[in-house]
Amino acid sequence: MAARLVAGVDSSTQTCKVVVCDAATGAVVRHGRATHPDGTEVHPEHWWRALHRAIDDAGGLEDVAAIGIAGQQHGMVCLDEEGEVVRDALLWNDTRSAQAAEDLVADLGGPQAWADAVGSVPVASFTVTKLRWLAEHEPAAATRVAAVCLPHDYLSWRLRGSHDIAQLRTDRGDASGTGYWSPADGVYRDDLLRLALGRTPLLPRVLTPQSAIGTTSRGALISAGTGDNMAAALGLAMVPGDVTVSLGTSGTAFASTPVPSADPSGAIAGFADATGAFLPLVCTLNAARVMDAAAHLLAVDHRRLSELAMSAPPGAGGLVMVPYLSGERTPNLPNTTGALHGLTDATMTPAHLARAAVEGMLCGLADAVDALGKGGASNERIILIGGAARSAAVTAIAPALFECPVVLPESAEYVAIGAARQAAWALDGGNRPPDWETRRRVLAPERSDAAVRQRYAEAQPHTLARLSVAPKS
Ligand SMILES: Nc1ncnc2c1ncn2[C@@H]1O[C@H](COP(=O)(O)OP(=O)(O)O)[C@@H](O)[C@H]1O
Ligand SMILES: O=C(CO)[C@@H](O)[C@H](O)COP(=O)(O)O
Repeated sequence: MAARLVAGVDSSTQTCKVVVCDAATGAVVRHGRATHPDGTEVHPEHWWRALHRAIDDAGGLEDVAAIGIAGQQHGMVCLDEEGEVVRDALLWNDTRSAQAAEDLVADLGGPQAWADAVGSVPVASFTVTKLRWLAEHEPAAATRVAAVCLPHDYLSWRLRGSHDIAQLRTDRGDASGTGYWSPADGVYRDDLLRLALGRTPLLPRVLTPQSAIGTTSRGALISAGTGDNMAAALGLAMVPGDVTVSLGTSGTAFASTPVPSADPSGAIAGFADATGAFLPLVCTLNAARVMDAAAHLLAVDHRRLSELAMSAPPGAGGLVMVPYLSGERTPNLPNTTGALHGLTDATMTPAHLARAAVEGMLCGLADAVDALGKGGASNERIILIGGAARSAAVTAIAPALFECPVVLPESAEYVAIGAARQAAWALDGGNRPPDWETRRRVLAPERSDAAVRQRYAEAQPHTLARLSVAPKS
């Protein structure tokens, strides 16, 4: 008998990826991908078209029994009464709502009040701050908003063939990134929406992890879907003691915990996961694209960038890159810029610069892992995934910087695999997701790069603001 197949989608910032897996074992039988447009505001129609191109690239879905969609978190998708998109979606990495975030935090009575309410202190990434920005800067558009949903909610809804906004559905994981849904209590906080938008639009109904939202026109079950980080956690079958570090467009460090977190410092976002548990997460805006920018600057490909980085000594002879190319989210410095410190006759070379780029990116993530640890998440090992984890230099340097064993799962799209595993779970209807095996390689630290992190810590506070927010004369 032919294996039963399920599909998983990762509609992430730069790319849409589709995997088709054996529902029983999780083995990937085929896959496809399509790119998204650049920029921090995107019309959701682009994601819908990319989804179809990626499905075609993966050989279609005719033989698939169920599909799950995971998507970049937080993106504000506004729909009118007819289900039409009101304006381009503002993405998680769009920082224009930084002031709105500060105002919202003050309006509710400070960071502790937000941590108590929704487990997170909102920064510009959170949907709630984007709604406040919309109400203040585009009041005509804000008035047209009848429903607000997230990228994965929108794609699942369209895949089901819906036009009715009352049919929008989401899951706990993605809902927890809005800033108006409480992971601890499992309810929307209408009061916070009113604080942002002045009223409560229609919101997707939040489904339990193994639910289905309906079927495609060809009868494949559509599972609840989730945010991309929650799907990665599901794809990797994380256990207590695991911290995953994902080096995609965003850099994220997250753990799986049985209890919700509520960090008033704002470093840890207290998300829910896609299994009914919780996913404390620290996110940076600067990960794989730092590698892209360094390669571009040096006019080399990723392979050569990696060779260059490996040819320079640990610490790059004192050259430090603070990699805030997109501003930064953790620490919360939306208007900052990056910096290079420690230039000398000896360090101003392509090799030193390549090494400083890899180390700077990883130091930001090592700080993120430390922040998770302060919040109570023990890290016995780091699981490294995402596009930049394909770099040999990144995987070679990571164990010494994280000072702990680094697990490299075999190269695969774990967000899409997690979404496929969720689809298999919805198909089964059991209490637990199906057991899928992942092959892994473990790299033990052979030295400690504590001195590299120390020098990064000295350099990190010394950055300039963006010119567009130049000081008033
Ligand atoms: N060998 C490599 N070394 C460093 N970066 C890489 C490598 N291969 C891909 N990347 C980068 O990884 C990023 C894509 O990673 P991915 O995890 O798919 O991101 P996202 O899910 O945010 O779209 C791109 O910026 C890409 O250029
Ligand atoms: O904002 C967050 C997490 O809070 C990001 O992790 C986004 O979910 C985008 O993910 P990638 O496209 O980088 O995978």
